[in-house]
Amino acid sequence: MSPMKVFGHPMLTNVARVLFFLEEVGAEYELVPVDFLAGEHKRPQHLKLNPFGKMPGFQDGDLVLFESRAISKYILRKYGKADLDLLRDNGSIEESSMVDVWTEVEAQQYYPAIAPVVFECIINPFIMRTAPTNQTVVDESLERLRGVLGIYEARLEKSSYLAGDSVSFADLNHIPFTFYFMATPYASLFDEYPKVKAWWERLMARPAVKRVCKNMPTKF
Ligand SMILES: N[C@@H](CCC(=O)N[C@@H](CS)C(=O)NCC(=O)O)C(=O)O
Repeated sequence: MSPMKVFGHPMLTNVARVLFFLEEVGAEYELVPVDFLAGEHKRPQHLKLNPFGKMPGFQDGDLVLFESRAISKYILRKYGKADLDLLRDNGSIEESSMVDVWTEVEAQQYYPAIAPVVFECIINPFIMRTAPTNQTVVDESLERLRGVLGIYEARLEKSSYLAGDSVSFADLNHIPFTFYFMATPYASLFDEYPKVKAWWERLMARPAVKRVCKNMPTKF
């Protein structure tokens, strides 16, 4: 059977998210390049994979999926290893619910706060090559991010990772945007939150994470 296919460029945040999980479980996959600067992701062939014209697209046999967080869960459920139960599917309902809580926090609180800074400082000017930085958006988002990081600091005073004392799906979901945030002039914001900073360093030390981040540029 041919390996799973991920369609997109590995430097893109939501493509990288899927790659982190593929690398964590050690599954075989093929990365199919999409020339996004030429608009290939808006063409009919890619729209069959992702009707919203976004990356990644994903295919495993006859199954086509989109939305990077959903693809990642599929990979963990189908190819996950017993000794790396990132969704806590083999744990108690309380444990898996904590993963759900912090997965939602990432999508509903953290991402909306951090993403505008990354879009304004990195993605728009250097990756998509569109608009220059809108400083008002950056400043407002940094303020929002401070509030979110304060809550993370309090949480990480109680456990080493967000959903408990071992790494979970929720933690790893934070990597793509935080990785590029650390390449903005505002990276030192994390120094104000020592528990968050230590958590981030633990995530970055993971071999699977290092392999994917090698393809994410930080010098622009
Ligand atoms: N919620 C989607 C977002 C997908 C997304 O916005 N992907 C970006 C690349 S990281 C993209 O395709 N951007 C090009 C565009 O919007 O035209 C997911 O998680 O997969």
